[in-house]
Amino acid sequence: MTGTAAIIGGGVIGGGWAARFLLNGWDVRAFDPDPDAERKIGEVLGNARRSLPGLSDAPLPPEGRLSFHDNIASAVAGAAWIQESVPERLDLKHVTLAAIQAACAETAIIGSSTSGFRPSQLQDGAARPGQIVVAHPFNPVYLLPLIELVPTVANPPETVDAAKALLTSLGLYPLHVRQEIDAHIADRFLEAVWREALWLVRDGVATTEEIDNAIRYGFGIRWAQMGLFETYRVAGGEAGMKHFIAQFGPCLSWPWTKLMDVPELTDDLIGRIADQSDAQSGRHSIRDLERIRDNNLVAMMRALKQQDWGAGALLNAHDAALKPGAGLSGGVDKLETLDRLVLTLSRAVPLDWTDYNGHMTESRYLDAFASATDRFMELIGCDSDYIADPAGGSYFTAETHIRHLDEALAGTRIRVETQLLLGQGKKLHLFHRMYDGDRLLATGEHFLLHVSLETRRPCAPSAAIESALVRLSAAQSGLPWPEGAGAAIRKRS
Ligand SMILES: NC(=O)C1=CN([C@@H]2O[C@H](COP(=O)(O)OP(=O)(O)OC[C@H]3O[C@@H](n4cnc5c(N)ncnc54)[C@H](O)[C@@H]3O)[C@@H](O)[C@H]2O)C=CC1
Ligand SMILES: C[N+](C)(C)CC(=O)CC(=O)[O-]
Repeated sequence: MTGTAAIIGGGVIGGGWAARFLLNGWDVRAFDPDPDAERKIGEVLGNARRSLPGLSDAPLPPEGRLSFHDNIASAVAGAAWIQESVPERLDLKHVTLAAIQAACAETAIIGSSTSGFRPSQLQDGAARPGQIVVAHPFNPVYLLPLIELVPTVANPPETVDAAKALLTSLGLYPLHVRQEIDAHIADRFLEAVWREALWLVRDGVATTEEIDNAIRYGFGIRWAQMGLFETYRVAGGEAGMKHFIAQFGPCLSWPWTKLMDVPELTDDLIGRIADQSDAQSGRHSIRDLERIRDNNLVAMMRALKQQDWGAGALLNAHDAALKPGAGLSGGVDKLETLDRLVLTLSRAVPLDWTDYNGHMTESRYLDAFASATDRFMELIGCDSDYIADPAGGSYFTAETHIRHLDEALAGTRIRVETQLLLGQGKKLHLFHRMYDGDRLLATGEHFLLHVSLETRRPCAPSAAIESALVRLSAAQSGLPWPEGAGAAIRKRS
C-alpha cells in the first residue's frame, strides 16, 4: 500500500514519520515553520536510509518523493494520512488540527503523535472528530515498530480498521489501546521508571550512568525480547506465576518504591542530571549517539528475526507481506520467464553487515552470494521439499572465488544476477554479479556438487532438475563468458 502522507511538524518525531513513509514508497508533503526543518528532516532521513532498508530481507518499494510546503492547507492536499507532530501543547494541537481539517479530504485519517493527551481531548471542538486518532510512535519512528493507536467512540470502526491496515503496511505494529487514558500504555511505564530514576539521582543513590548500566546490562535486554509478564512467568519457575506473585508481591509496597511521588525538579536536581549525563555521554555528539543507537537497534532486531520472536517475528511477517518480494524468493526471477541472467537477490545492505572500514564487510559478500545460490537452487527445483525428501539431495559448495570491485555502504540496495556456466550431471558452476544500479560491486564464482544427503556422496540430481538446467543453459547460451571467471589470485609483478 502506498499513497501520499502529510507531515505537520517535522522535528524529531515528524522527521521519523516522514522517513518511515518515504522509505515505504509513500510521497510525503511536509509543513513546519522552522526555517531549519528541511535540513533537520534531511538528517533524520539520512539516518533512516542507512538503517531501515537493510532491516528487511526483502526489497522495500522505491523511495517516495518529499516536498516542503508553506502552509498546512497546501501540505495536506491529496493526503490519505496526515500525521500531526507539533509540540506537546493542547492549545497548539487544537489550532493545528482545525487548520488540517479545514483543508484535508474528509476521507483522510489524521493521526496525532501526542505522548500524553487523550484522543477525546484532541477531538474536542473538532469539525469531524471521527477523523482524528492518536497514533503515538516511539523514537526512532523509522526503526521501532510500536504505534499506540488510540481511538474513541467517535471514530467509526472502519476508520480504526483502515488505520491499522495502513500502519501495518508500513512495517509498524499498531497496538490498539481500547480504553483511552492519559499517556496511553507505554508512556505510563516510561514515566514510572523515569520517576524512580529521578529519585535515585536526587537521593544520591546512583548516577545517570549507573542507572543506565542497571538497565542495559540486565533487565533491559530481557524486556526487549519477552516483555514483563512473560519474563516473570519464567522467573516463577515451575511453580508458576501465582508463586512468583506470592514471593515478590510484598516488595511492591513502600519503602521499596516511590513510584507515586514526583520529585521536585529543582535547579539543583536538573543541574546534577545534566552534569552526570555530560560526564557519561558528552564525548559523543547527538548525531553520533543516534547512529550508535540505530546500529544497536538494527543488530538486535535482526538477531530477533533469526529467532522469529517478538519484534523479529513481526519484521519477518512484514518481509513476507512485501509485494513483490516475500523473503528469499520474492522480487526475483522465476525460471519460466528466463532468457537472460537470473535475478537471484535484491535487498539493501543491513547496518550489521558493515565493519570498521565503514562498508560491507567481506564475509557478507559470501552471505549475499550464498543467498543468491540458494535462490538459484530453488529455481531449478532444488527447494526445501526436494532437500527434505529422502530420495532427494542437495548441492554442496566445493569452491568459491569472490572479487571485491567496489564499496557498498549500509542501506545500499544491492542485486545479484546469476549466470549458469555449467549445469551438467552432478556439477553446477555459477557466476554471480553483485550490482548497485549499474555499478558492479563484486563477483562470486561458485562450483557446487549435487550430493545425496543419505550417503553424503556426489550423485546426479533428479530428472526435473537436470531438465531445468538444460532449459536454462539453452536460454543463456548466447551470453559471453564473464570477465573474471576462472581466474584465481595471480602473482602480481
Ligand atoms: N521526542 C519524543 O521522544 C517523542 C515525542 N512524541 C510526541 O511528538 C510530538 C512532537 O514532539 P517532538 O518531535 O519531540 O518535538 P520537536 O520539538 O522535535 O518538533 C516539533 C516540531 O514542530 C514544529 N512546529 C511548531 N509549531 C508548529 C506548527 N504550528 N505547525 C507545524 N509545525 C510546528 C517545530 O518547528 C518543530 O520542528 C509531541 O506531541 C510529542 O509528545 C511522541 C513520541 C516520542
Ligand atoms: C518522553 N516521551 C514521553 C516523549 C517519550 C515517548 O513519547 C515515547 C518514546 O519514544 O520514548
